Amino acid sequence: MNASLDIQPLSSWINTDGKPLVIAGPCSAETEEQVLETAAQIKEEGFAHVLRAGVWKPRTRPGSFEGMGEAALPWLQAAKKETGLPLAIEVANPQHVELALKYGVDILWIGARTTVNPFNVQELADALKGVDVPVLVKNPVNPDLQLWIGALERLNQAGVKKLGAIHRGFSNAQETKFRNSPMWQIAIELKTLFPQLPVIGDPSHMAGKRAYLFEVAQRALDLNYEGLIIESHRDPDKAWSDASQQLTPAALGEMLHELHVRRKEYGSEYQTQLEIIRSKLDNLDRELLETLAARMSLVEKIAEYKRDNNVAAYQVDRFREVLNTRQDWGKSLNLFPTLVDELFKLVHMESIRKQTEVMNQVSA
Ligand SMILES: C=C(O[C@@H]1C=C(C(=O)O)C=C[C@H]1O)C(=O)O
Repeated sequence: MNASLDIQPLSSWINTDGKPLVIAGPCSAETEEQVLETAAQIKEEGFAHVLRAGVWKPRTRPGSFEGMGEAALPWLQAAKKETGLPLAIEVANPQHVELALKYGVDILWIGARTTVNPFNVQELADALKGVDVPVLVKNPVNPDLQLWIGALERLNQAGVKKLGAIHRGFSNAQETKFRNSPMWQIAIELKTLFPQLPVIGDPSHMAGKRAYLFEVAQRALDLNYEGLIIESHRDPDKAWSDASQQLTPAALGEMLHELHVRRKEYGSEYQTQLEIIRSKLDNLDRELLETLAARMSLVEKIAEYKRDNNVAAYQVDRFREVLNTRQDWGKSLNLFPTLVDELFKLVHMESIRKQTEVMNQVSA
């Protein structure tokens, strides 16, 4: 894909002293007192670079707390004044942008439910023309990398260069351990396409539960994300929204302390060791591909037989046997079952594609 983004590095718009950016604060601004007290506790813990709070809350169903709206903005302004922390809030339409800027909000983010809609994103991009404010774009609710990139491009084309992405995970059709499936591969692809784009992990919305925050946050750091945005409330169980995923500032401070921040690059002392292992990996990968190619040649032979005898390409019993035996072999080799399962489903798809191609060849 041909794409590029003209981006200013994160360090050009916020100083984190070389540490991952931490954006923390309540899911929602509820009352002036709650905002000020939470902000003061976050400041005291000393881990945060930016204070967040939801002002307009997009809720799946009507009837739940939808945010205090403009009334909350002076509270945030006061919290900024007291703590010195810059502010970040979500905006979903041009009016939100106007109000956020009016009340001195420093960083805007676009929510997952807005990123899905190119009309909304374009309206926001138009409203941000000529405005020098950093904007973070959450992934769309559905696992569509192109939509995520499209939103970043719309903002970038409107002149927003202080741009970043927030990985908050993707909606699940079925119940899973996580509130939103991380689908790390999508964020990895984004980072691979745009290495200069800061990606910030949102463990709160991926985990959905306090108990899983740490593992998600650590994974984000293992993948070299530039920062974390995490919800924190002075009294999480009484929060008006997202009670089960928020932490007190003290608990969040403890959690962040436990996380391992990985180095971006390895030092020259490891260079030779890594090169030796990487060249072994290169050889093994080549062998893997040679093995796959040999397998495909056999599949072609079977396809010719099936064509000549008018037999269907897909053979359910054999495929089940393939999946089961490979799963057993994988287990004895200590391979992750999902890897083996997905690998052989993929190989099988290609096998069927190749066979139908051979079987439907019009003979000359
Ligand atoms: C190769 C065959 O055709 C299909 C492909 C399979 C495979 O690639 O392992 C298994 C079962 C069939 O659905 C076969 O029938 O053995």
